[in-house]
Amino acid sequence: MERKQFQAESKRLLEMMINSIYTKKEVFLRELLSNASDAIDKIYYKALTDDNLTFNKDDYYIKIVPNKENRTLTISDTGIGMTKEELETNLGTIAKSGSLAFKKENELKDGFDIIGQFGVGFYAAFMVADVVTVTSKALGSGQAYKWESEGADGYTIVEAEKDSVGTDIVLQIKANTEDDNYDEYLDEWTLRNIVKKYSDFIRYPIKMDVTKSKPKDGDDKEFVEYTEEETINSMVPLWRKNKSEITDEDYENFYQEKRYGFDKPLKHIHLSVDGTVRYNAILYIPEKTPFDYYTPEYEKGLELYSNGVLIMNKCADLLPDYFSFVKGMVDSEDLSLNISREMLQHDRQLKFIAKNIKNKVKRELETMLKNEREKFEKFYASFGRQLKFGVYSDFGANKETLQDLLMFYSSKEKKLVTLAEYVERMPADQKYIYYATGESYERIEKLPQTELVADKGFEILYFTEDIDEFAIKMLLNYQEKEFKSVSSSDLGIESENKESEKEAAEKEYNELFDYMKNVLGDKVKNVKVSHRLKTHPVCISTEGEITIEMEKVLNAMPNNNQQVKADKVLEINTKHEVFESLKSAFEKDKEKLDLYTKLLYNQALLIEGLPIEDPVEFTNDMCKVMV
Ligand SMILES: Nc1ncnc2c1ncn2[C@@H]1O[C@H](COP(=O)(O)OP(=O)(O)OP(=O)(O)O)[C@@H](O)[C@H]1O
Repeated sequence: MERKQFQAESKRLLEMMINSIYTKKEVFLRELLSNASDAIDKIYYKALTDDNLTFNKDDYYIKIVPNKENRTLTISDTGIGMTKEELETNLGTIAKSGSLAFKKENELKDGFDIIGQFGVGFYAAFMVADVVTVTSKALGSGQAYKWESEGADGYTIVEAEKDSVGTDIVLQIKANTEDDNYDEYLDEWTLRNIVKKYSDFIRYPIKMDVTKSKPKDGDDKEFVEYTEEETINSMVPLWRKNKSEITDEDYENFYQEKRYGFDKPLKHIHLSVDGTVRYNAILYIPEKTPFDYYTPEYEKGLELYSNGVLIMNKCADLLPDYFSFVKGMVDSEDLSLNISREMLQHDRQLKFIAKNIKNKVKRELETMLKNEREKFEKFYASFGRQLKFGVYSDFGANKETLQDLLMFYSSKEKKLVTLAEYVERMPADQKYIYYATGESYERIEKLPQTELVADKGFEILYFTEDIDEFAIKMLLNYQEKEFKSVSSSDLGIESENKESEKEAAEKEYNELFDYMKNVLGDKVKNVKVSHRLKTHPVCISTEGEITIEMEKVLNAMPNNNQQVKADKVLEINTKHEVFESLKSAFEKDKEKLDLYTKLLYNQALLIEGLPIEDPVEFTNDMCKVMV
């Protein structure tokens, strides 16, 4: 028997192939099953064009037979088979794809699922096998042949016995090593999982004898094992079925089967696009936040299939970060894959699909907000934070896309409202969109700073998440209305006091406020008359870009060496009784004024939810007032 050498470059390629092309050894099965499916497809195609051939569906299948004793795994198909010459050219030359040639010869374009194109997949078998034996009988040929190889050393081809047309591939599975447990490729359960993962939607049945157990006759305690042949792949992918035949339940089952999440999805989107880039996609908007969603461990992405064969588990490029909650899959026949099928050659098609998906998800969310408010609010409770991050990140590049999906709690409506709803309700004399920040709705409700705005009858949006104010700062305005914190020094509200009166008040108490400012040193930038307070004696407001809430968030960030400081202003309500005490202390007892100033400042901090620098001093000061 003559041993033939692989061509020199093939030898190196084979070594490379075995060791480095694939990151996971288990994909060998995907490659062999895809080849088997291609082989059946070829008979199917021949039958379409040759009147002497009929294609009886039941005769065409793939079978996997693990044998633990002999350490062999056999993959048989009833496909077109290979002649001696084909065994030689297709399996003897690496990077020679008989399938690609077949596709070209027959000018197969649309609708045909031939998967092979590079002529390398077969050799993946050597990642798990020491010896690979291929026995094949070609359609229309009376003689079968056996191709055998131990890898890089070459191969032999001899005549063989085989009754029916098709191919049997026998892998002599490697012995276990310290790093790899090859036994698992002989295990029914593992094999079934690998088939489910990569080849579930191969169009022909993939059969395997599955071990089962049943109660022994007349005994319900003892069980006997038996084997039964089962088809282990689903064959028809849900996304290739006619949409009108798919029920909501089918979509939900698919979500569960694919383990996209443990919840019930809020919405599914089924896309069948037949344009420049053809693809099918089933996308889901989950209801619940995955436990690791807001952590760096969470990986976004959609499953990516090429012709029904899984290429990538999580293709991140298909989703923008702000829609990272979307689950599902995309299947396209138009992808340019690289040899390992683990990466894409060109991302043009992918970019096109990603853009479509982004627009579709956006539109679906907008429709949900419009027509299914309750559902949208559920979604928003889980993923609203992500949308706000989306507005803020990338220097606001996506704010236009996302701004209409934002919602905040409204002081008037006592529920979440959109910015559009807010603006629509704004009275003519209201210049700004007002917001207040705090830990909870209840705390914000009691903030002294909200008094004037609320008194004017203006609606205030309550921000309770750290990202809220940052997102809004990035938006700057909505429908040309600027956002304004109720704590900012200029609220843009005409107070009852005229400007001249305000100035007079400032002047009148100039000395008192200067004195108080000195007591507080650089803790505050200024002490001044408040034109917003009604019932409260003091509050803190800010001047400039950085608000108190932002100061809190920025300083709480890890690795933040430079502490940020908001320019705080202590505002005093000159109509409050306490002010009388301040005035009289200023005239008669400066020590008392020092004490009052510090107390009032600390009170204002507490109301704001800020820590007081020296709690012991604060309680001592309180006691001083009591005695
Ligand atoms: N089970 C089979 N039945 C018939 N022909 C086969 C079978 N397996 C492989 N072949 C032939 O051998 C060729 C080489 O197979 P191989 O898996 O290396 O590459 P491919 O499937 O063409 O491309 P890819 O690397 O993209 O999978 C195939 O193109 C096909 O012509």
